Amino acid sequence: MTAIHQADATGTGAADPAGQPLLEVSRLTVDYGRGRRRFRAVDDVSLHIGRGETLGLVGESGSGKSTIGRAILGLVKLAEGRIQYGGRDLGAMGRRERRTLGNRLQVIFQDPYSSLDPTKTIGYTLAEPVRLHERASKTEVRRRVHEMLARVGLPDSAAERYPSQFSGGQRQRIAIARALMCRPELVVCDEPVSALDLSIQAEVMNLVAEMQRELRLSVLFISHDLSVVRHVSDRIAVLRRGQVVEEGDANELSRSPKHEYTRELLAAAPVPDPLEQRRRREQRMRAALEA
Ligand SMILES: Nc1ncnc2c1ncn2[C@@H]1O[C@H](COP(=O)(O)OP(=O)(O)OP(=O)(O)O)[C@@H](O)[C@H]1O
Repeated sequence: MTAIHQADATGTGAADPAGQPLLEVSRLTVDYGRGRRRFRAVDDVSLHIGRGETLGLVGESGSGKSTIGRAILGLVKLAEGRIQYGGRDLGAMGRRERRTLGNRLQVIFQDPYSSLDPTKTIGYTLAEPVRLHERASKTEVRRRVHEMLARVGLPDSAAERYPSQFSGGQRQRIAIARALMCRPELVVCDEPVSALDLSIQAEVMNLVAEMQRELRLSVLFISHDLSVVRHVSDRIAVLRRGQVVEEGDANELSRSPKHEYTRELLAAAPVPDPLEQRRRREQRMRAALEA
């Protein structure tokens, strides 16, 4: 594996030299629907992420985790509150400034099957963000594609192949590689391992943690599974019905949770993902047929 360029993040702690977190979400409120059908998905949520810091956002399905991620990416309208990135209000940014921000802010989704274009080679998919956002020569783009493939543990030959030729875990490695191609500062990971087999989850988690450390990335790590989140996070915020019920240092919160809901999340046995459930079902059926 080769070394890769550092993101432009320059701070050395949770806040930049001016004492400001990289991302600051203040009193965020998001509604879906209108009038009597209005539904408050996120209710008065405040969070911050420092440079090089990972914030875990955990809560059960429907608690509003993805909506917060989408709000940070500028994909949903805020009913109230504001989101500041590097001290700049996202809502006040013009289109051009937002587009530039696009390089610095990346997302990795749950489903590596649908997040990669099946008609494009992996080389094309990885090169695309660099071609769109930077003026790099063909040779430079190719060099960076191969450097990144090596970094996520894939061979050079992967560049000529298509998504269907890879396993779920490999595809998530490719999605991570693509997100990192433009050397972002902040990566929103929205349930990045939930669609993967349990045995592969740890591998991908380790890769995310390694990238985070090496590139000094800031990460918002979204998951319904507290046992997953606690391993990669510096701090954790627990979300319930659109509100943060507890927030704090990851170790401390896992060791002595203050809120009853956090205790419930900790006590809940990790629910196997659907693929794993299907595999186990098939195994049981095969065993029954063979008996
Ligand atoms: N586009 C939408 N229109 C209407 N309601 C929505 C929309 N997107 C999400 N919701 C609702 O908002 C609430 C929060 O959804 P969100 O996806 O943010 O939760 P989540 O914690 O990420 O859950 P999951 O882990 O299941 O994705 C849910 O009740 C959901 O049904």
